[in-house]
Amino acid sequence: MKETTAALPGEFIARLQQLVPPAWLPTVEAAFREPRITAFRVNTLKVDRDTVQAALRAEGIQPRSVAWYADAFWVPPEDRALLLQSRPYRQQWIYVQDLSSMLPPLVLAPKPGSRVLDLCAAPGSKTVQLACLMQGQGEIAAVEVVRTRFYRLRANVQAQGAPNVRLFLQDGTRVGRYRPEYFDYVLVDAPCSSEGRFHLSNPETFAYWSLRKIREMARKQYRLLVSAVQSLRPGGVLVYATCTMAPEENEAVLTRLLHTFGDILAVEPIPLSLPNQLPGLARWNGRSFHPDLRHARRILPTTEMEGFFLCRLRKRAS
Ligand SMILES: C[S@@+](CC[C@H](N)C(=O)[O-])C[C@H]1O[C@@H](n2cnc3c(N)ncnc32)[C@H](O)[C@@H]1O
Repeated sequence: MKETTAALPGEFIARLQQLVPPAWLPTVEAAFREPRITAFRVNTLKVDRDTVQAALRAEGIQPRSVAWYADAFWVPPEDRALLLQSRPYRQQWIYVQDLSSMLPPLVLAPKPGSRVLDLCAAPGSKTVQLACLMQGQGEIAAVEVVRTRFYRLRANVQAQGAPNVRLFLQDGTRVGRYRPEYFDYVLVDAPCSSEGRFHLSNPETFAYWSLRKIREMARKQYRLLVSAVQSLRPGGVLVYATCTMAPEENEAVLTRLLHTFGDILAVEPIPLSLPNQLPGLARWNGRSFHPDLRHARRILPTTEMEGFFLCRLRKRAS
């Protein structure tokens, strides 16, 4: 890890102490300071996990398995460089992706042959994971609004050989109007303040953090979420995810959606079985959130996983 004299913003630390249960604070603080593991996912569109494990072992790398995802593995920080030079990595047999970032596609669980919308898609980690889960069958519409990020998404999808992805350089807030009630599954992996990814070895990760940015993100997230819900067919499932702990970008955005459109669009949070994770907040800073957000999950950052927030919603069948 690089030597650093960087410090997290004081205002962020003060909020963290209010947000994180005291028993979790040392773990969360270690996550900002200490080296993290490197997790990766097998690209099952190209190869199976036994082949990957054998190829890595042949190069002296011992992949560790993940109890809740058979196609996910990890290596300790000291093996990261070796992993990134290995043949499986160079041949796109594996994709380096944080373990918590693998959860949104897993809990969305799209069936092969279904219609899926990935509304905030670049650089495409989850787009390709969705294609793997669907065994390359069905239709994935991957939408990205930033041109340079769209090109990265396109390169990634092509390199990893996902056959069932259509790419759209487009503003996701408009998809709901163009494609109302079309998709069986929608993933909103929203742009956010990224607090769950902060690390002192990389001041870039927190250089732009501010309460103003959080408020700006929350407005963007709300518009994306409304569009996503509009594009979901009755009976369909949506996952809203962020890599931040900020309640303004998580429970508050969903509470606004549920109070404004919960009845009109017939959408409701449904339980998520992610053991050992914290439920959505009931209140924050004197504000109460929608009671059904107890079904959401807050994943606090650790040296194994970045921080994440996840909520699964269903649109009631008419
Ligand atoms: C958290 S990142 C997505 C990461 C991606 N899902 C992955 O797993 O690789 C959020 C993305 O949403 C994009 N974005 C922001 N506003 C958008 C909008 N209005 N429509 C579509 N994409 C948007 C950002 O440019 C960024 O690439």
